[in-house]
Amino acid sequence: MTPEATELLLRGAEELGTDLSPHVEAFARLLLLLQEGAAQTNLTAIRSEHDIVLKHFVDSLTCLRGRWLDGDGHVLDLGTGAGFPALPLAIVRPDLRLVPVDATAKKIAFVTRTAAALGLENVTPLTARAEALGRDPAHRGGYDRVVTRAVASLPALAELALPLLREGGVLVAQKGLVSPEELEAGRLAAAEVGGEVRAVDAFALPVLGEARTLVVVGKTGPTPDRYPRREGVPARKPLFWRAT
Ligand SMILES: C[S@@+](CC[C@H](N)C(=O)[O-])C[C@H]1O[C@@H](n2cnc3c(N)ncnc32)[C@H](O)[C@@H]1O
Repeated sequence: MTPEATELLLRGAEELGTDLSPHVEAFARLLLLLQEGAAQTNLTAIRSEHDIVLKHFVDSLTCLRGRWLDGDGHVLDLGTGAGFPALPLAIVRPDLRLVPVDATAKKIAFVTRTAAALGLENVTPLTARAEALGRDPAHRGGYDRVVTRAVASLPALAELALPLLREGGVLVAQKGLVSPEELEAGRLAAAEVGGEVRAVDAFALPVLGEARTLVVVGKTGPTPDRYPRREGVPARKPLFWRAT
């Protein structure tokens, strides 16, 4: 990693209140592996060092805002893609047990190789659809936290994530701008599947200043057995939300 990119990484994380200096080497290796992986397959559209550092690494770590991930929990990353936010989180929070999940086997193969190359023993990647895990007794209600970045609308996320959480667990959804209509649908959907919106934290991405929102949903009661609906339906027909 160039000195400029290292400086950006440290400065961006510092704005989030996180000191990444003990982890610079791990992030430099992750950067290389990601660039190699992206050259071979269509892993991520973000390719330059500057953008990977800010839009993948620093952006992923914004889920630490508000300290919703404090404690040594079992954390599922729903729709992890090339490993975001799971891999940066695993580097800075070795106390978390992370399960990055994605429907695409190729992406999970990359996350598995990369976690092994970085010696991240706290990462157990899984190729699966969230709908299937949400109906599987081995996973339903099995997680303390679900994190998810840039995956679906809020009502779809509520339906996919809440079945996976234990009561008292928390979904931390990393989003861009969230419209009042999406937020309202998210609130209604959360109530329908056994949860409630706890926080809506709008902020600017360090250095770049782009708009971001963390939406935090707590699981307050059981999820009715009919949720999640069958594969593809939560995103295609989100609860309380117009078709897009
Ligand atoms: C836009 S990408 C975001 C990837 C990553 N979270 C990031 O921020 O770079 C969305 C990912 O979610 C996955 N995905 C979407 N719906 C899913 C579902 N129901 N179950 C599992 N993975 C899903 C897709 O395969 C895709 O890799």
